[in-house]
Amino acid sequence: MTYILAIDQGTTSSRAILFDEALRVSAIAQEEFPQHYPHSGWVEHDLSDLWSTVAGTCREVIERAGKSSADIAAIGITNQRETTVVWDRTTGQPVHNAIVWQDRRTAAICNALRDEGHEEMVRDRTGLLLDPYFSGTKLKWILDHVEGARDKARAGDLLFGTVDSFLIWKLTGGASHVTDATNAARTLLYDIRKGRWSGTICNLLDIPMEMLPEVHDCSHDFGTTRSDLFGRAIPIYGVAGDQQAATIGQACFKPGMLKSTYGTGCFALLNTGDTPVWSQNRLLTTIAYQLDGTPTYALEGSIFVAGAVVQWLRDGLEVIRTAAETQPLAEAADPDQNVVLVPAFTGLGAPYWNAECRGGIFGLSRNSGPAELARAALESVGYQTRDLLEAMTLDWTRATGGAADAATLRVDGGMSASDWTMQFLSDIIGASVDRPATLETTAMGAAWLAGMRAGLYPGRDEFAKMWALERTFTPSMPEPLRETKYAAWRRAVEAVQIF
Ligand SMILES: Nc1ncnc2c1ncn2[C@@H]1O[C@H](COP(=O)(O)OP(=O)(O)O)[C@@H](O)[C@H]1O
Ligand SMILES: O=P(O)(O)OC[C@H](O)CO
Repeated sequence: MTYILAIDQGTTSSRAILFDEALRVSAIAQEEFPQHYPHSGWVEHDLSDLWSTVAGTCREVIERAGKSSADIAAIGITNQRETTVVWDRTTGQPVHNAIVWQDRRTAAICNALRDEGHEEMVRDRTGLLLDPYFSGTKLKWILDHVEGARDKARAGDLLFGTVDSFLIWKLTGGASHVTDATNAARTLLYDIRKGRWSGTICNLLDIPMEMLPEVHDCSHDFGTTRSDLFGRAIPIYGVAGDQQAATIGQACFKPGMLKSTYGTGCFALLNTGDTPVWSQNRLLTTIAYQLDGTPTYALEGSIFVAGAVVQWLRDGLEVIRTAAETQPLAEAADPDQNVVLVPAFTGLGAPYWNAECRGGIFGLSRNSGPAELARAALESVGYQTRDLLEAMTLDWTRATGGAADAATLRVDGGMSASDWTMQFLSDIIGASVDRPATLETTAMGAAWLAGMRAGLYPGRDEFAKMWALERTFTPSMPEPLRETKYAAWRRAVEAVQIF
């Protein structure tokens, strides 16, 4: 048994990745599933799609590697965070589609709670803000809208979970109703300092605490799979939300270390050590990982649209056929034009947190075309990262009394494969950007959590030494140009918030 199976249940696809005893990727299986948009601003997943793609890709990856379940020591799970699931304890049937993290339907609930003056209390306990992004108000919405749901939940007949909880429930045949501290920290219901569900917030949202899962360390015995699923009962030894798993996979174990993941959205996490830092610049405070009962905290900046802007060029505007085509287009763009694109398709995340505003394009001329748009789209990812890093640097400098600089930014995720985007990122933040040899950092983080407990992988320090650099991007843009461009971006962000 020298393999670890990592399940990465993401926003647009489910992936299963088999890691060997040296933590090398042995095989990958991936399956996309449909997104459901029942109303403007609503995003749902059909849970039978999530489950069938997870079970299917697990079977496929084992077969593709020419292995069997007898070769697998343990499973590690990492998942899209905040996405909210409620299911029946007896039948295992969800009572509603999963409400996805991007879904904005609870904006009015959040506004009302803010107007009633609850934001400080919620922020103090959870480290989060009153934004529809997090699970709490989504769960409230399900309990408010599915007939009889609240009474059933009170009677202990309905269960709540983030995607990890739901998958573990399915994998274990209903034996485990659990989650880990990193996923719990994204629900708006978990007190990240006390390490337990907040009765005060559950009361405020009228959420019966009977329906909440048990919360554990990220490396823990979460249960064992039904033996009929993969041919043998396999223990689940690792769980972390995907951005936290990437932080682990990037070996950001020291305070001041920082990673940014470029997938559909972009999420930057700065390790702040064993004390939580409360941002004065509208970043989130969250749990980076919890090992041996001790949480390590992070400051997080969340951007909702990163790679999704490239998907929009491809599927919405149809000016490219593949994501990689953005690079030659950006290179060919007219250097004398300065087109700025603010991709606030679902509002703006950190540090603006404006759920109502929408995107804008500025600086168009008669000659502007796909090349200038593609360049503006890739640049928007760099500008948004700089917004986050400026806020983080201010918070971190204050928290450390100016004693510590943030380390070099480590990047990963599908879009970090774009050299042009990473070079622009380095140029616009005016600092180096390190891209690791493996971009499978999210799955690797989950695999390491599971494999460490299974006795297959080394402890934290040895694992950190295995991190390998593929390429460093260093700034080459003259400073005056950098600042002129960034100032234009800031004005464009202000402009999209006029509505
Ligand atoms: N070469 C590329 N250039 C620009 N964007 C890319 C490139 N390759 C992938 N992407 C973008 O990265 C995203 C996919 O990254 P991934 O980490 O798989 O995302 P997720 O886990 O959110 O589904 C897509 O939005 C895609 O548009
Ligand atoms: O599935 P991803 O990679 O887009 O990540 C989603 C995040 O966890 C949302 O907070």
